[in-house]
Amino acid sequence: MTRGMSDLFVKICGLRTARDVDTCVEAGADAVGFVFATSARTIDAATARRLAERVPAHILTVGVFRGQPLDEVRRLTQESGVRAVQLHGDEGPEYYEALRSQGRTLIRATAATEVPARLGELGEDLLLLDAPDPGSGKPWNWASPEFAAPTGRWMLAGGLHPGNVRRAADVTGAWGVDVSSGVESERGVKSTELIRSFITAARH
Ligand SMILES: O=C(O)c1ccccc1N[C@@H]1O[C@H](COP(=O)(O)O)[C@@H](O)[C@H]1O
Repeated sequence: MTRGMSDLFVKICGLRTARDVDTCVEAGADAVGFVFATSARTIDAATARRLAERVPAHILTVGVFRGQPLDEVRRLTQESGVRAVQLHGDEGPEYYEALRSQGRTLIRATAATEVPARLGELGEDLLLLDAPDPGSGKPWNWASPEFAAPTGRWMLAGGLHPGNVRRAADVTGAWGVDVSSGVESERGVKSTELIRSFITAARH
């Protein structure tokens, strides 16, 4: 599946407040992320549920995990009601298989600098190519001629911001983009203006 310039899939991650969720919805995000991994952006399941309930059905709600036990991922997913699970650990195909029965969209996040990843090889529905230190705002060299982009539904993340997102999508041919630090005024605090600018820049 390919998307044109204007229908680039845009995910805004690390949301913690109703105001930020509403900004993403109004600005036209395709997905919003809630971090359950250890981070400055971590929220609990009850907070994520309250925020997810503000999100219309056409926008994907995503729970973000990193190296957490399967039971914990299942519990937080169920309690929060998020519709997708994003995994940043080194989980194997059995882990994905076990989560599939929950009926969630499965997103595999991997460092773009690792062995080239192929969409679906572990049973995921979407692939996310990120920097080695997810959520840090540090970019990786997506413009390198050595980067072999996967095909299909894959998202680009890592150090994106309103000033580089369009070029990053053009250069890599990504199906979608994902951002956290690049739409914050300080670590863990989202900026309404930057969220709006990012989504506008991604689509034009
Ligand atoms: O945002 C976090 O704190 C986080 C923690 C643990 C795993 C993933 C995390 N976020 C993901 O990182 C990228 C965004 O990175 P950046 O800050 O824009 O450089 C995105 O995939 C988030 O879902």
